[in-house]
Amino acid sequence: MQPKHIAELILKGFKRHFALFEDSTAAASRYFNQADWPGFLQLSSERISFYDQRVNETLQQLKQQLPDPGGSAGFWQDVKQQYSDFLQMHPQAELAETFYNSLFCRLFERKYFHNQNIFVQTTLNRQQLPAPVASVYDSYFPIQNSLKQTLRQIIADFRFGPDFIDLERDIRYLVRSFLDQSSHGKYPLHLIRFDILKSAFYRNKAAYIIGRVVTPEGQQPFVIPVLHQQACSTAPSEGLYLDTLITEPEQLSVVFGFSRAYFMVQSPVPSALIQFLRELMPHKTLAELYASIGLHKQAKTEFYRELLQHLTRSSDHFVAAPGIRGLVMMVFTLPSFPYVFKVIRDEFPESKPISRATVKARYLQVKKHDRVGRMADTMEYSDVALPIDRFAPELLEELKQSIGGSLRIEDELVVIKHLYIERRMIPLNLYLEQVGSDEKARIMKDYGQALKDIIAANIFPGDMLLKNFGVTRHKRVIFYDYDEVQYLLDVNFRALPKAKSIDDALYSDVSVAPGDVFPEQISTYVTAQPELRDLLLKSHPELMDPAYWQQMQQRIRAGQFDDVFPYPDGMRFSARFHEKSA
Ligand SMILES: Nc1ncnc2c1ncn2[C@@H]1O[C@H](COP(=O)(O)OP(=O)(O)OP(=O)(O)O)[C@@H](O)[C@H]1O
Repeated sequence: MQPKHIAELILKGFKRHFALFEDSTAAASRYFNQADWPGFLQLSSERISFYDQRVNETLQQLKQQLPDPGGSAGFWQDVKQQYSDFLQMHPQAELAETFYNSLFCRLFERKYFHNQNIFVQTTLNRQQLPAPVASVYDSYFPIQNSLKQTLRQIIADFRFGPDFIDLERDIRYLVRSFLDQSSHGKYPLHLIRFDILKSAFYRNKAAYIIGRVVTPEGQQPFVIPVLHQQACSTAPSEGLYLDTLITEPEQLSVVFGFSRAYFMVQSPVPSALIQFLRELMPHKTLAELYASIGLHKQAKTEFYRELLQHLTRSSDHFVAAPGIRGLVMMVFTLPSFPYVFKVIRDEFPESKPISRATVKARYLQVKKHDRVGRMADTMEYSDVALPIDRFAPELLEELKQSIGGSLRIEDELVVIKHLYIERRMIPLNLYLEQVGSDEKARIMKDYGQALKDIIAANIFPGDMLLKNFGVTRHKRVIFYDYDEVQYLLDVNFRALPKAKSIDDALYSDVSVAPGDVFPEQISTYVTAQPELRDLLLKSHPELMDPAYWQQMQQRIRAGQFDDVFPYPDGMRFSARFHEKSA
């Protein structure tokens, strides 16, 4: 087999992967139109495994064609050269490079993972061959018609299946919001342009129209969530409605946050779509943006490049992550870089009767699940090499003790066999020590809301201690410790047996099965501090009530999915304009 044929075979594997990825993404609009939420969640979860399935398939084909993949010296360098030639004018070139890397890394040992063989650094010259950005969006010019007519046209061009309940009302709200909240709204029509991405972004029960408004002042996001109203006793009409208008980049960042499920969006030229998004949210990294649209393997590639680059520009040391040490995970961080590195410990104490495989399965379960803005995404890496001189000596010693089985030292490198990388947050227990009483009350309320959001998505966090939650830059509470998660439906929520007398209480023999949970004791699972317990129970008393948890289970069994809005309720048109729009 010639290098050219191998390069073709790999590219064919990638082509099949991307075609299937795009097919499933295209199906998202059908599920949205039919309001088939269980179907949508299933699709979105399945899509996450597509990549590994295609890499494995291609690997099998390759092994059949090339029984001795090692070949002669230089063989794989020729394959790589040929492959990069094919990518010169390829619309998904960066993804195809990553696919090549995945394949190569499954065939060979880590010592061969360098630029001569794989794309540690991209060979694409993004400056020389700019992505064909114009292909991903349409431009609209209000000077040609009115502002209202332009907005009508933007919505009409998406050809959503179901009718709108009252599109004229929603367009009025849109115009008013634009004029009120955007400084770009003050410009005369002939100085305004809207650029709108061609495909809607689907996630959970919403479709997002994503674009920007351009005026002499620059550009600003112009994003409209479209929702379904299903008929019920309080809302007799059924159909679509526009829920709000988002124009603030910070607000859009929250919509694209790392604790939410991946968007389903058609992106024939991902680099162009990402470039567009990056201009709207300059603080987000390429890795974060690729992950947000479900290209999580590309996110891993970009992240690794960002890490390597960061290491060359900084000089601080990896240290243990601040906070209480985990019993299952050893967690460390680089203070100048906003991520944590989590490695499964060699041994767990008796209080954690789980296996390494269970821990991995639970982390994967969360990755594939709807994370509802409350569970951090993780990137899983194998054989990560980090420079030994960047480790604080105390940390290195602790790592040797706690994760020695996953760690080896090769020359000047610490190589970690398996690790998770996650955004760094301030552990909630530490955060609470630093803030005043008003913020304490607010954050404990948000913690309770985080529990409710997670529960509504059919996840029982298991370990609800404050140290297992973090506070983001946007001051939101997010869960990050998944080794005890279960589906909510697998838990048996029980009321504590009532003691008739003191004797009864002392001698009663309450039998507790492994899946039993007693919500009346919930605050004791959270914290030992009475002040914090009181704050939680004041804002969320129902968390103590077994009937509440059972009711949540019934809702899930009945296929009812709550809306999770990635923006404050007060921003919704229904709240702002005092008319009922939802
Ligand atoms: N994303 C993060 N940002 C900041 N700190 C983190 C993050 N993830 C973990 N930590 C820190 O590391 C500690 C241990 O992490 P984690 O809770 O995931 O480990 P664990 O072994 O599963 O814990 P447990 O003993 O509760 O099971 C946390 O208490 C926190 O201090």
